[in-house]
Amino acid sequence: MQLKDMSLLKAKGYIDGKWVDADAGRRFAVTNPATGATLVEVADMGATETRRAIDAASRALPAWRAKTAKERATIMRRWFDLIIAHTEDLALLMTSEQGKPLAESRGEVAYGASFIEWFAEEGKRAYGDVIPTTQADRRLFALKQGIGVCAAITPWNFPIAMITRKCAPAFAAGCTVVAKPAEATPLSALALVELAEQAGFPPGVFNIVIGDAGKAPEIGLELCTSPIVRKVSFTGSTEVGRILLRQSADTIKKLSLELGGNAPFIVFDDADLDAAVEGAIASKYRNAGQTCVCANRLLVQDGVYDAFAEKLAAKVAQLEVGAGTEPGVTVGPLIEPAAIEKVEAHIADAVGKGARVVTGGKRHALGGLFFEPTVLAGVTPQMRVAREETFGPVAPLFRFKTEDEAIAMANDTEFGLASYFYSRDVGRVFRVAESLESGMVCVNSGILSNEVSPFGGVKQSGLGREGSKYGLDEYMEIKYLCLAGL
Ligand SMILES: NC(=O)C1=CN([C@@H]2O[C@H](COP(=O)(O)OP(=O)(O)OC[C@H]3O[C@@H](n4cnc5c(N)ncnc54)[C@H](OP(=O)(O)O)[C@@H]3O)[C@@H](O)[C@H]2O)C=CC1
Ligand SMILES: O=C(O)CCCC(=O)O
Repeated sequence: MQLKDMSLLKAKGYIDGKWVDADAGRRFAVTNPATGATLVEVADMGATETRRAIDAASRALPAWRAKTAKERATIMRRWFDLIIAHTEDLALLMTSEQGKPLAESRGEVAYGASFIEWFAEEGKRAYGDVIPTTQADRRLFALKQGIGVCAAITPWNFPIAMITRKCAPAFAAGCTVVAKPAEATPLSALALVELAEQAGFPPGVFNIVIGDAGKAPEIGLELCTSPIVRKVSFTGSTEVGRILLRQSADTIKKLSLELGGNAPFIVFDDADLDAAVEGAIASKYRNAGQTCVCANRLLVQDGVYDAFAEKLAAKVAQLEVGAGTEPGVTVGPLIEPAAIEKVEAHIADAVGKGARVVTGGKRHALGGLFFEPTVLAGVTPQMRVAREETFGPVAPLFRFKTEDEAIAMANDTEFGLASYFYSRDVGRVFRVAESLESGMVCVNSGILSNEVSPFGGVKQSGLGREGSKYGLDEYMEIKYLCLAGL
């Protein structure tokens, strides 16, 4: 891989301001999902290196916390500028290890950087309160203070944005961080750290431990059970989120969990159908269907079901599958063989129970990890796609008759991350938005994420919010200050 700035291609972890190998010298391969080729071998770290990273973060905490919010913001702003200046290299790194089309990678670089810009500014506005007193000789205050050493465990589907969405508010709040990216995508995260070093982050403020999937449990255990770490923020599967929640019980940690979703995408009779088709494509096939907010169940009202299915299938058939570095490609490979197998299993289960493949439905002729963008019709709640997150390019179309039925179907899941619906009836817009059991509702669009709005779920989709003014509070404690005897 040829970057303009080869200093961004790193193969070591970063602890206490130094690039370091694994203690045992072990390495693991980072591969390109489009070709299967090894990009580079990187350090394979575990619990011992994690402990050292936690200690480094702890030592760096007092000085970082003592800086003013503006001083921290100045360093963060330099980091933001460097990321934007290196967009092309970062996008190429991301596409190479993750697979998404270059245009999406460029978009993610900007999206990821936006959290740094936003939280650098929000840090200056971490106001507390002056509380009207209850006794004449007392003055009462609520102060906000950074929580301390934080851990960030991030997934492979957004290799930059998930790191910055967690680390930027932590840094802004005066916290130090140990981050652990996914086995599949450490390179983007390491490049971010290189740029943070160039921006002037002091040693120990931002540490990164990398390890293969076999090491993730021991790294996670160390982070969750360490009495030094005060906060763990995780994005990934609900299954792993549950493990982290349990492991954090003994040290009573603050946790943010962005977990799995099962997003309904509802198309009502009164929708603008062409807009709904566009929104469905954006929501469903972005990142080859591998986002936690991807539409997972498309619920379409009886009167427009056939027309919507036909229009959607026609557009989906035009999507261009291929390596993300190829011009014109809109759908890249899936991340790993297990992802393709899950997609195949979901389709086979649905077809076995009576669903019909409208377009796609099988591995792509390119082979490897490429899968045809798929539309399934005649899908029912008895099929696996109704219950489980497919995390792939499959749009299952369910049919409903009434608004109440749509809401009941949409809420019939243990997840509650994002919901989408299309309607031009303003009364319905409010009724449905208020009835959907999810942390985020998007009306008449398939894309909802940005740095200024609160991202997060209800039910088994997680705890806490990221981005927005609320995202900073996740990394702060409120201290009540009572001044008596005045
Ligand atoms: N909500 C979301 O955004 C995401 C949801 N998912 C869902 O999860 C499914 C599986 O994807 P997968 O990547 O395996 O997600 P995981 O939840 O397994 O991985 C997310 C992160 O957690 C790490 N991890 C895994 N096991 C542990 C553990 N015991 N303790 C601490 N950290 C751990 C992973 O490391 P490593 O990669 O090294 O194993 C990675 O950094 C997907 O098909 C999808 O349904 C996946 C990714 C993101
Ligand atoms: O899929 C995820 O892991 C969350 C990121 C998606 C987004 O921010 O839109």
